[in-house]
Amino acid sequence: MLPPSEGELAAPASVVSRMHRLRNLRKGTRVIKEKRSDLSSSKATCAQPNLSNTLLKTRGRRHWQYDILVNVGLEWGLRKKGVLKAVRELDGNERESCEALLKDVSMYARVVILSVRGSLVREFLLAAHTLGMTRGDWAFLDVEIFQGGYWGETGWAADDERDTAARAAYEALLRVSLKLPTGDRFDEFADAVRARAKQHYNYSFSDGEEVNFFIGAFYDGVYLLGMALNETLTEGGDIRDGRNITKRMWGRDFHGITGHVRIDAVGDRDADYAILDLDPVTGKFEVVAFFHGLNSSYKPVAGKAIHWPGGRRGPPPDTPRCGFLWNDPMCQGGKQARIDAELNNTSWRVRPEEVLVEVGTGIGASPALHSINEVLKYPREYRCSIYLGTPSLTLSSFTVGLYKGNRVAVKKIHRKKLDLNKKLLWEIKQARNVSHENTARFIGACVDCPLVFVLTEYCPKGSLKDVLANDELQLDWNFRTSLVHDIVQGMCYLHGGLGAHGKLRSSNCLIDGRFVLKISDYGLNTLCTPTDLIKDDTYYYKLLWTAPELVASSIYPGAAASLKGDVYSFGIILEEIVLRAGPFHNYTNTMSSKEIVSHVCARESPPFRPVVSVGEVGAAAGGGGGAAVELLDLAERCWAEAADDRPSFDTINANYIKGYCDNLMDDLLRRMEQYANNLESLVEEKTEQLSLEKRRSEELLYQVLPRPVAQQLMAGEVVQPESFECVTVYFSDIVGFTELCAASTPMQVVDLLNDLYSTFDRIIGFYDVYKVETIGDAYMVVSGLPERNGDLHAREICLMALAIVEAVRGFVVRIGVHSGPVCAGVVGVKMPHYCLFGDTVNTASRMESTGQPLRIHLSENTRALLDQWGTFVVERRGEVELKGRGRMLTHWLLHCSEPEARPPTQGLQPPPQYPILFPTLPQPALSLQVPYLVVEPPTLAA
Ligand SMILES: Nc1nc2c(ncn2[C@@H]2O[C@H](COP(=O)(O)OP(=O)(O)OP(=O)(O)O)[C@@H](O)[C@H]2O)c(=O)[nH]1
Ligand SMILES: [Mg+2]
Repeated sequence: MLPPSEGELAAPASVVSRMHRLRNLRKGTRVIKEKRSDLSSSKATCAQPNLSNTLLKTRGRRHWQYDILVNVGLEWGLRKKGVLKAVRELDGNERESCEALLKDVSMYARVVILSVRGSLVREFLLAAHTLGMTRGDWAFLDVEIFQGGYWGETGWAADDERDTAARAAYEALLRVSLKLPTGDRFDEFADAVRARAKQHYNYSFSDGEEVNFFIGAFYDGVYLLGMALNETLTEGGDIRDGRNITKRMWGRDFHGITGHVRIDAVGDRDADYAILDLDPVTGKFEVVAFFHGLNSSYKPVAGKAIHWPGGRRGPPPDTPRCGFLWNDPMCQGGKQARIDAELNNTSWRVRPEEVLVEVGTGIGASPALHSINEVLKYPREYRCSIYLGTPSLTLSSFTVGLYKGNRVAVKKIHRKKLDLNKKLLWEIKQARNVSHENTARFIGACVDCPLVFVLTEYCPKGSLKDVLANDELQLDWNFRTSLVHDIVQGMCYLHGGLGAHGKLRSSNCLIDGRFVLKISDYGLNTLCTPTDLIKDDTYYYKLLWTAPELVASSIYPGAAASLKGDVYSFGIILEEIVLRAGPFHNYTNTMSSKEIVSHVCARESPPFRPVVSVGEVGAAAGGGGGAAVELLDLAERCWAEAADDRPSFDTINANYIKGYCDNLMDDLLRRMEQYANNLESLVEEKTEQLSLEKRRSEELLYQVLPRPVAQQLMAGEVVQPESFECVTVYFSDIVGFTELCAASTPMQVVDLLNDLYSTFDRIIGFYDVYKVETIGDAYMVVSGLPERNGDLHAREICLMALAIVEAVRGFVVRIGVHSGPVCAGVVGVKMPHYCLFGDTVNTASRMESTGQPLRIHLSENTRALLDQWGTFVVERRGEVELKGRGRMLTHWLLHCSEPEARPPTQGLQPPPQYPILFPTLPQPALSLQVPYLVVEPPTLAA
């Protein structure tokens, strides 16, 4: 083969029975299968080639439907092996029948084989989950001949609200599939199939679409038939003798395209199968073992193991200890047996490798997921903070974790030793039974000492304590009373079933994503008691919520508990809610927690209790009407000295919190509104911060790039280099800067430059110019770009230069100006820089270097441009030898006769004096000797 024959399809039966043997699953197997009409027959049509006809003929059946074979073969195989208890066929009314069928099944078997299509497997498992059958007492198997969804979706995910439950349920499922053919030969064959499909049938395989195993099996079948025909012909036989040819094909062994093909003595193929199991961490099915048809051997894949649900280390027994109906005469007392069974139900047990914890990797960094095993193995000395390799990787006693795809709260417990005794199991059973809107769900626990931790429902808003302390959250009185209402409901429920809490504190009142308060850390006293008890500040702080009569016996907070003790704790929480502070807020500045506790226990008269002044009530009540007063009144009753005087939670519910959350819908809307208000103000604040930050960074960019260029860059545009026909470039430089630096400290130099450039910067702000850069003591300014301004650039620069000389008389600067064409563009990506290129820049720089202190050295180009205003007084200097440029006619700009409207010099601080730095520099004089060659007219002046 052959397309899987009846025998082959019976092979899953041998896999199952083999697994029974290997895994101690012996009896009690049940098959649920779909009716023929439910199965897609189109997929079976591929099983129609000659060879299968031959087979069909041999068996005397005509249109043999492949998927029927699956069931028939499976059933037949299981019956033959004697492991089948019963078979149930679906009648098509799937939804309804799932639960009923499973309930029925539970009375006969512990192993259920689902021979149904993928979507129905999901329905069954979801129903099983609801019935509590996926916690490890039952094993489910389904047969998906092909891995990879060939018959449709076979995974747990359906993108609906039941995905979480489905994922958990699928942990109880093992899947049997054909072992995929592998190797180069099959790959080449698959490529050839793809090419032929395209060429002959215009069919293109989509990305990732596998070539069906059947096609390879047909190929091998035809090959086998060919061998049989050849042999018949060689021996002079009749090729129309089907019986003879078929016989020749039996009991053969050859290497086909799908691997090692073995046809047994009755014509069945011994196929190899893979057993797949859901990895609870990744949520994907992975091959954990193979079943080899040849020698019926079961081989686990190295490093993989079946994850039995419910923390089991192995498969469930095929028959429950007290029988399927709890009627085993060996088990005395059915009820007791049931309780025992519940105690022994370990579906709450969590394996460390199933939990990933979020560990922050530093301030502002998003948390990374780590295996809890890896994080918790670190030494206990770290107590609340456990470091992993780097000190920034910490895990506190409470951490957010990921378990079976859900976020959970992980609470680490420091235990050196843990006895899984009846008391502990009873507490766990009690905690598992707790289920109320206002209690945080217990999910599971790991008790692999020293790795002990508890998983509970994760409440994203933190504890009541966190919420009260968060200034960003506005808590109006309606909202506060809803929280009080939730505490009372949760406590009424717990007192009605589980009993006293003992650790009722604001840190154990958690707030979920919908602002519903849930009581946490109830029960589990044995499990949650740390081995080492230290009477430190935290110990006494936690006792602030403990009723005085319980303090003496509280070896650790919560060790002693009573119903009325919880009411006292509730009273203290009320103080916290009213004041948004506390507990014992008005004493904490002057007393330690230990002192407060001793006062409380001293039975003083009146009893030592939190005090809230009239003023505080008024302030707290702001807008809340009588709510604050009402709550404080209740608090006083709750923390009464005599426990009997305290009301019970039922009484509080009936008499004191009337009107709190009376209307569910209103309350829900109120909570949502409160949440939306909080969000709104938070968003507003953040938006404000963001736009401030944006403005800041824009300003910064405008400082380093011309505004239009910066805007282009911010818009993500590429700034193209541009050439400008004529601009005016200004350079200035401090005379003797090098000597100055040598004679001063770096700090003095920085101070000087800062003062000087601040003055320059102030001045240039009045002109249409752009500061290109400052390099050390050189200052470069340009006008006429990036926005052109006609010929104004020469005028703007010259007026600015005059203003600068005027403003900085205390410094000795040299200024050079030249006009001409330049090219400008942005260079660099990391620190974009707006640069000018061209000879004009070099010439302007030379004009500065050949100038004189406190004089403005103009090129002939600039002077010519100035003429049009007729207000600039220029003195011809003559021809100057400019390095690299030859001789050029230059001028000194003396002053401007037009009244200067811009006030660069007015309002300026007087230029700073630097007597130490400039002790010997003389004031400018025309007679100053300069080391440049000055050539007097006549030359170009003519
Ligand atoms: N966001 C969030 N925070 C939680 C959750 N559970 C606990 N916490 C936080 O973790 C802190 C410490 O919790 P625990 O380890 O239970 O310690 P505790 O509540 O102070 O003391 P005990 O419960 O009495 O041991 C709480 O105060 C909360 O701020 C949760 O589900 N969600
Ligand atoms: Mg807690």
